Amino acid sequence: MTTDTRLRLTLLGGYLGSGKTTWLRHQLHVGGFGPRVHVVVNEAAETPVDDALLVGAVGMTLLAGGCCCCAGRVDLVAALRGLCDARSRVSADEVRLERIVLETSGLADPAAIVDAIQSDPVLVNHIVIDETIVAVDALHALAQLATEPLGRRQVGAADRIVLTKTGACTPGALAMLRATLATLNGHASMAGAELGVEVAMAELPAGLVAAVLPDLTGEDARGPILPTQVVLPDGLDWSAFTLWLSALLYARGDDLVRVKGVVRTPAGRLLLQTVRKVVQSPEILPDQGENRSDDVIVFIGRGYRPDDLGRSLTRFLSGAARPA
Ligand SMILES: Nc1nc2c(ncn2[C@@H]2O[C@H](COP(=O)(O)OP(=O)(O)OP(=O)(O)O)[C@@H](O)[C@H]2O)c(=O)[nH]1
Repeated sequence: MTTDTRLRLTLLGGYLGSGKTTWLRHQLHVGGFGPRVHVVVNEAAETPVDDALLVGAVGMTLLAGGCCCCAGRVDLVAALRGLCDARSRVSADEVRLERIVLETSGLADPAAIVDAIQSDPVLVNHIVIDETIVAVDALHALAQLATEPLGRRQVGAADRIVLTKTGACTPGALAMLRATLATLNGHASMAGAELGVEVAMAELPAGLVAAVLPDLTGEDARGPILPTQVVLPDGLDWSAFTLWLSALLYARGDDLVRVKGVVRTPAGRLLLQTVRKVVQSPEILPDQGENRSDDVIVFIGRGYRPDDLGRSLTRFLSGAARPA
């Protein structure tokens, strides 16, 4: 009997802001993937943030500026081939890499990534994808599934669904979401998590009715969801900026799916994050000296032109700077 010695790969997907990095960060902290793990993080935006949160992984490769299921596919294959090559140079009885965890961008279709790996003649001989985990945001998923075909494809690709933000959800809404996810993917296992820590979920009551999801097979007139970024001016007035952001989310929170970035303030480097209209309390990150990603905010959404947000902020700040 031969043993399969190929590298294992866990694919971690899920919609924008669904909690992939938070869950992975906790898993790495508790050693959930073992010691010989390498993390590959893909961010659709050119200015990455997730790598700052995942420092501490045994090794990490960052693929930023293109989603690996489409524009960034070639870079993904090259990065994975590089890891396989490095592993091949280490003999089987030495300490060598056992697992890759690939955190996809929130815009990725996991099935397309599986296809990219399995259709590559080198990777297919070196890597076995043993699980696709998909994070689902319990707070926003029903709204997403009602309007976003991508969200449904991600759920459909899962072997395991991790329901995040369960603490912020009522038991009734959570039960209905679980019943709805089961109609989209009957074979995936489901677990709950709060900030990465697994939480037990109650038995689903018998006869629970799933939400009725509209048909999304027609043309989507809203256009694609794309990342754009705004470079913050030197000496930014932090309160004026947060006021502008709150007004923007209030007015356009359904179009603006995700905002994230690191802002330098007198209090330190603040990680700023929003998912739809929910603004997370900023987290202070360690000071790492000059970082080219600081003071650049990534906005991911649709329904506006790339320059609109920067122009709106500039106008707002110049108005805020004038005495009333
Ligand atoms: N309350 C609560 N907040 C969470 C949980 N998981 C994630 N969050 C918050 O949700 C926001 C998005 O979390 P991330 O882990 O960055 O999500 P992501 O899927 O990696 O985001 P993208 O890579 O941008 O798609 C952050 O503000 C997190 O703090 C959770 O289980 N509970």
